[in-house]
Amino acid sequence: MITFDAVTKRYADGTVAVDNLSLEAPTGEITVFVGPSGCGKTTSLRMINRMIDATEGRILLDGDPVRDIDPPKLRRGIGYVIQQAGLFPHKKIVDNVATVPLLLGWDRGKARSRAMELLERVGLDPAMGERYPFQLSGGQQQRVGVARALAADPPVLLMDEPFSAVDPIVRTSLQDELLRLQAELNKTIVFVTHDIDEAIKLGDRVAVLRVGGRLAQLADPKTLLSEPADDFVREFLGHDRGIRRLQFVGTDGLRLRTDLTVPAGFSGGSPEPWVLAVSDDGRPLGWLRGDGGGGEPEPYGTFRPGRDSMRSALDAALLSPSGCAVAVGADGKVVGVATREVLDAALAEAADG
Ligand SMILES: Nc1ncnc2c1ncn2[C@@H]1O[C@H](COP(=O)(O)OP(=O)(O)OP(=O)(O)O)[C@@H](O)[C@H]1O
Repeated sequence: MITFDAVTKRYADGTVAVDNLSLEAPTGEITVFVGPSGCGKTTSLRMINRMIDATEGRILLDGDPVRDIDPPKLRRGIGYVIQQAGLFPHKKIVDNVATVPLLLGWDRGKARSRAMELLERVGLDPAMGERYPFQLSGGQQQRVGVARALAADPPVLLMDEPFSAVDPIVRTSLQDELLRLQAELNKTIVFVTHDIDEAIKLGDRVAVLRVGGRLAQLADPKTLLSEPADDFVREFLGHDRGIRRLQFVGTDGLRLRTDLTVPAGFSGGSPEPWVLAVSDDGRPLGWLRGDGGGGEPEPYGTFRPGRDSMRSALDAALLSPSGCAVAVGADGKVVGVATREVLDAALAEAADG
């Protein structure tokens, strides 16, 4: 666990970058520092591994003040990932990843095989180990940055805007990869971002900082979205806070109708305004008018009940003219339909809760 105990950082010119910050980043969890530019996120992060020393207060690592730990020793137990990866340009990828193990005195063979294993773990072809950083895309370089930080298996990872410099699609896959890795590795991660969506996706706990380095709120993402502490947090969360909150509302309790499906050749005769055409093997084909009018099946959206959130279910409903969301199983086959009425009732309940 990392503890900030009344930590203040005042730079030489008098700038107060962090002001009386107290919080805990629990072991095995991802704690995200988020806030507008200049609110002291990077300063806070760098005080953990003593790249910057606090002016007042204490930072404790599992109860020990970091101030009492020799910086090189401290940093051996702390992986550090920065924006644009910060790889050594003249070193091959494998040697970049093996940097810390080699510093720790591992023999070269062991350090290299650990590096290869890690490249695979972060989703890269180990053959890339023989390339130089400039021969990799930005997203691949970021993966190498994560592999390098994990090389000596440190219990703590500090990540400073690690995915900010890549395009949104690569960024999403890097975030997914981090969550997958974290499920296996259970590191204590402190992650800095200015992107509230990234904070909500990745954080077990999210610390929202305001300029001047003051903690505005520390909460799990769901609480943050439903109970922002003040106007600053509310504004920072943005206008679609209500919609985003739905990603924490489950769909397992949704009542599904199973009487709205029809075979592919359906030609009318249902009292329902819309029915769902389903293939012989149970897959959705599209919505048809119940009276048989209209022609080709209309678009549909699907969700997996129990696994996907209400946000996905609502998205699925909005994609189709029927206003209903098609529930499918892991095999893609239709298990039922969540009608607009059912979704409305669930939304009303979510709004109350
Ligand atoms: N070496 C320094 N000397 C003086 N002031 C500094 C120094 N480093 C940072 N600051 C100031 O401290 C404040 C916090 O900076 P910091 O980099 O921690 O913020 P940040 O939240 O990480 O910002 P960003 O999202 O823009 O990277 C800012 O006002 C910054 O200008």
